[in-house]
Amino acid sequence: MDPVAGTAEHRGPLEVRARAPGKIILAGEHAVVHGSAAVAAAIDLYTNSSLLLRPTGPGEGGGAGSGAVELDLRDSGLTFSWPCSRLRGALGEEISANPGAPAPCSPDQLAAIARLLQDQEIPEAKIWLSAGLSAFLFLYASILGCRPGKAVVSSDLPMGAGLGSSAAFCVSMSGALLTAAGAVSVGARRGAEGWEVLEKGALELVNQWAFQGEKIIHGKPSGIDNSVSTFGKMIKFKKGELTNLESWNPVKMLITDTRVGRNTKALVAGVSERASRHPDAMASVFHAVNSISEELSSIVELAAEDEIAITSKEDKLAELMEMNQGLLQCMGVSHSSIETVLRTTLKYSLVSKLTGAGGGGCVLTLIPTLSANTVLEKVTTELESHGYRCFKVEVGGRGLQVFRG
Ligand SMILES: Nc1ncnc2c1ncn2[C@@H]1O[C@H](COP(=O)(O)OP(=O)(O)OP(=O)(O)O)[C@@H](O)[C@H]1O
Ligand SMILES: C[C@@](O)(CCO)CC(=O)[O-]
Ligand SMILES: [Mg+2]
Repeated sequence: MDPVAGTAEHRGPLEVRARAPGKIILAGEHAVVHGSAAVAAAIDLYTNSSLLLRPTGPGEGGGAGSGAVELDLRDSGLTFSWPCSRLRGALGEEISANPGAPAPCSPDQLAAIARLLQDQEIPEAKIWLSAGLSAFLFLYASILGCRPGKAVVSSDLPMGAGLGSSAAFCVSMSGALLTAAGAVSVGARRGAEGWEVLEKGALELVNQWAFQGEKIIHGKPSGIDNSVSTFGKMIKFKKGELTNLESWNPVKMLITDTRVGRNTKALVAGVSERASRHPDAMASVFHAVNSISEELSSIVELAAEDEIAITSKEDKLAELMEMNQGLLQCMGVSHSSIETVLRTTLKYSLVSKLTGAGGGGCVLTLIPTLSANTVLEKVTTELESHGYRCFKVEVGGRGLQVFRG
């Protein structure tokens, strides 16, 4: 593996932090994998990745052959460490650092990474972390090569619950690694608390690497989750093309986490299998979802200026969400816990749909602008009495930001 230009000779330790948001999908999940449009928005729950690189200059004792690559997953309470010599032995032939040229993880590289995971004791109950660990090792070796460093990850997002935890992990890690590698430069904007936004080309590079990481975790991602996590705001996404949506009125959503664990890779594969069993029927379903996403994205952009216009706009959004949920049921990705949330919110005349891959995980409920606070309180109390967890989020905020210490 080659040392990375731009960071090879830094004298003191280099610390970089990056944070990337989770997301909600308002319409179009699963169908987007099959070419339909979908609408997604960033939310104000973040995954933070920090990266500390030890000096590598002559006499600093941290050369590329010594030390270790460490990963501390704060939320899981697990730490992992790979001696650089071991990484070099396992991956040396397979991966060379080339931060400017995102490339997919090949089957041979994945097999080499799987051997490196066998060195680690991952508790059986947390075996699902292996996919995230594989993505980490691939991104680290591909961007920085085998040089010592320590990454620490913590997140506000429930993992594997439909809010894009895998994408936020890949985007924040790629952002931190590429910034540390000197492969991206920041734009002029420095926000509150020293967070900086990368310039557009840099964000595109991060997004492409994050997509490679998502492929390891998801199998066949559409790219919507990493794109909205990288660029933020509200977007329409179709066949890899992203369009920013200007949402004129705030969209208020309640999120309910059913706490039913599921795995996006398996759900996406399940929909594809159904599509190969019933190609015509499923093509019609995907086509209908495309129309829903297109209509929803144009409604979001309408400026509603009085109460009647706001109510009419929100009624249309609610109806489209309801129709989308019906089609997600057709795809086989709903779940009894999701149906319970739908029934519960309907008692309060509120409309909901699953968000993300479904099969459990999170449900979105549209909160009309003019609805009374007491309704929100009552529905939340009833949902929580089922053991679900509710939270309100800000929709359409910032994407990736970095902080250089
Ligand atoms: N903070 C994290 N640390 C380590 N691994 C993570 C982290 N966040 C996500 N992952 C990896 O991503 C996997 C969850 O991804 P998955 O795509 O199944 O769910 P999601 O991204 O939360 O939901 P969706 O894709 O429906 O939005 C975890 O099993 C883990 O491997
Ligand atoms: C289910 C899916 O459509 C969204 C997951 O958040 C998968 C994808 O688009 O990659
Ligand atoms: Mg995911």
